[in-house]
Amino acid sequence: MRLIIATRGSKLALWQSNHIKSLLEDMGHEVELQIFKTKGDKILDTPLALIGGKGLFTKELEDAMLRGEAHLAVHSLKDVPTQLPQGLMLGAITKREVVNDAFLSEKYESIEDLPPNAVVGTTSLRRRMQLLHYRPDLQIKDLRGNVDTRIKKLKNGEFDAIILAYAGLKRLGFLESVRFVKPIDENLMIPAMGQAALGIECVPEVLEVVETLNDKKSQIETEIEREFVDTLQGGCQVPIGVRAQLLDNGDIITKAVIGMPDGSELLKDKIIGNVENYSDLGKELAQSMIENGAQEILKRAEEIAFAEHKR
Ligand SMILES: NCc1[nH]cc(CCC(=O)O)c1CC(=O)O
Repeated sequence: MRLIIATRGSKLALWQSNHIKSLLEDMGHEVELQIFKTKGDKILDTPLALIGGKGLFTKELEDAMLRGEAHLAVHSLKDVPTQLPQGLMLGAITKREVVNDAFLSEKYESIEDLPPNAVVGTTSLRRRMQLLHYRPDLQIKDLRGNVDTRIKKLKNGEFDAIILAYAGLKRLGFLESVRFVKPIDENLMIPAMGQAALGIECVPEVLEVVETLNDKKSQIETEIEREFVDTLQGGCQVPIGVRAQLLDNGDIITKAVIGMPDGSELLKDKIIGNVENYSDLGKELAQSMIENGAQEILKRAEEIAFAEHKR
């Protein structure tokens, strides 16, 4: 089959699209990339949480597929909103290895080694919240841009440390280029829904081809994570962390966190289920947290983020 992949132009997006391109070529297909700019690529000076709207990194690619200009798009699953436009589907979720966030520094070995008032770069409310909860003495400074830009800023000495997804660093071969790179314990920093997985969105005509790239374990875990976030009505730009882990014995442990971006309040919960019957785990965990005030906390978190930005 002749297939067109709609892709963003960032290094990470191109790596991911080329990775899927070569897997499809190995299966005998002819594959071409088409580059599109998304809103998230154009607005570089505003924290994503404040640009608003879902699908900042996906909409233009989806529009291209709906216009018939492309058959599929390879996304970082965590950037894909929980609800897809009509006519498109997630045909495959790829295997994830290290799901954790990573600590990166040229000077310090770990979060524990950071001195008081050390400057840490991240714009993610989820990362800021969990880091400040653990180390209220740290200073968090905004850091946006592509993965390569963010590493350049760390190397320029603007930050004592930064936080990025381990998976993205590994794909781009950056694990060796920074002096200290360390996965952060998931109990300290719960990742974002879908982190480390690629989500391949496609038109129905190519579903049969795309499906062959699906990893069942990754699909089950991320379905739970996405249902959790969907039930709470949050995108990837809100202070929500969730991680489902399917163990070899079939048990599934799902842990989640929501809270205030300044780390002053954190609500954590978990649910244990089994792969034989996992379809409602995400919803059940969300409902349990809603009973404990989750939505009220998320609403306050959003108000504070906007007020801070206006100042
Ligand atoms: N929001 C940007 C984004 N989307 C996916 C990844 C990393 C790779 C992944 O989680 O699959 C990143 C960068 C980061 O958070 O460090």
